[in-house]
Amino acid sequence: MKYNLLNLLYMKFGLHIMASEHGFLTHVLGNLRRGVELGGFPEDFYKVISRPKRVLQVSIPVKMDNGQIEVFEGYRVQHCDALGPFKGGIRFHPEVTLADDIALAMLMTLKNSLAGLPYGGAKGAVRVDPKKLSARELEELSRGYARAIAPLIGDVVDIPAPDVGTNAQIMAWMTDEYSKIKGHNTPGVFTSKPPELWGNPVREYATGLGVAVTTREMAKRLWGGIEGKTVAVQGMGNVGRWTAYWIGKLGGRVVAVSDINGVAYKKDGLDTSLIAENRSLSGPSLVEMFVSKNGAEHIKNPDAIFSIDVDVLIPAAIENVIRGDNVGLVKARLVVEGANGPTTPEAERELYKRGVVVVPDILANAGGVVMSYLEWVENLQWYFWDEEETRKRLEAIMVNNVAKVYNRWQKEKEWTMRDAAIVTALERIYKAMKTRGWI
Ligand SMILES: NC(=O)C1=CN([C@@H]2O[C@H](COP(=O)(O)OP(=O)(O)OC[C@H]3O[C@@H](n4cnc5c(N)ncnc54)[C@H](OP(=O)(O)O)[C@@H]3O)[C@@H](O)[C@H]2O)C=CC1
Ligand SMILES: O=C(O)CCC(=O)C(=O)O
Repeated sequence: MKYNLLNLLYMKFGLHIMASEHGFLTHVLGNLRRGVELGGFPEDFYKVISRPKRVLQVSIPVKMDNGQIEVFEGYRVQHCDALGPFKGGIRFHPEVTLADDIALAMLMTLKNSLAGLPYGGAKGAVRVDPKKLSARELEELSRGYARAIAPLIGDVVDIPAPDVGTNAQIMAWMTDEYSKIKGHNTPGVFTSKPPELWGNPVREYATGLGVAVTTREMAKRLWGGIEGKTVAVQGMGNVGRWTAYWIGKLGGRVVAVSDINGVAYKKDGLDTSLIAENRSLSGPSLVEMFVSKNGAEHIKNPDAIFSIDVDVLIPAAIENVIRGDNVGLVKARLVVEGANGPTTPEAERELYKRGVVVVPDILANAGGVVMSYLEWVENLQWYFWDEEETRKRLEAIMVNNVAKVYNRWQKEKEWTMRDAAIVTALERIYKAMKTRGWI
């Protein structure tokens, strides 16, 4: 083993900061490099955009219910603020690494630029399995993380939100903790808060609604409409379950949904309205619900979701799930990335060779951060739109976003949709950096 700084930090403190050669960060950097080359940007731009501006690593001690102290490892990566304050979610996951967090922050910079938001990109993470904590321990950890990153965030500095393993309640605790430090209420410092604490009810389902609207807009262009088109959704967390719900509302036929324990499959279509009627359920309990209440077949292998014969496959769980080794199973003609980074570059090349279109994460799942932006605008002004008004604004931004990327992609025959999205996003960032005199 080479005794470089990363290895030393790992051996001395157990810090999980390594990037694997085949990992998520390598894939994101590869896509970024390709975008810089296709867009004809100078190498100096790549030098700046391929590194995070600031990385904060924190240790969060929590007194566990058994009386012992456990110290959790966390990060906040601020990748780029050329377009405005840093913005991006916080992930609580047992296997997340600093390298993953950097990759996710880079995707936020691109996503926020593409959506026309006045934000740069950031992402936070804590290495923890939140399902193994009691409610008290989870609150302690959330407040501890907010205290640890407080010196570097703020409502016009860096505005976190939820990602995998976090939710509106956690944002409420963090906002409360930050407000206590400041000595006054600061609603705009975290977004996706509960409606009781300056949140907007649309945010809970915003990412899923955005993925569904993106799917409808793509289906219109490819097949004339979404009506009756069959869809499979991987992951029944925040993004997956609301994607399935809204696909159903918009006229698509969701025939399969999955979680880590398996797939619920029904050829004639699942009754996705049950998702809204059972808001307290998620993950495996939703899959079970479709089996027990909706007569769906239960397939025990969760990866069976990829091989189901559908028009649209929506991976909405985690990164690197469609890879070189399983891409051959995919039968769908359209893949819409609800998750961040679910398709590896190798798998994507293979899909395009077969004529399958992949709608990239930075376009398809932008509904969450677009809604976060609307909530933030409300918070800064202490003014609130109603649910319908907010939803209309969100939908209009998503429809416009899809048209922008699709039209660009149509003009460049050798490009993927991801190339078109990344180059469009980079153009805005490049102009801002150039005008500021950074490059
Ligand atoms: N929340 C948001 O607003 C946004 C999220 N995203 C991205 O969307 C993805 C999902 O995030 P989100 O829904 O918030 O996270 P959640 O934590 O709410 O849900 C993730 C779900 O995926 C499940 N899961 C994990 N691995 C697998 C697998 N191999 N097969 C099937 N299911 C699996 C998890 O199960 P279990 O909990 O049992 O492990 C969990 O139910 C992530 O990539 C995230 O970065 C993107 C934009 C915005
Ligand atoms: O709403 C936000 O600010 C962040 C959403 C997010 O983390 C993401 O889009 O991946």
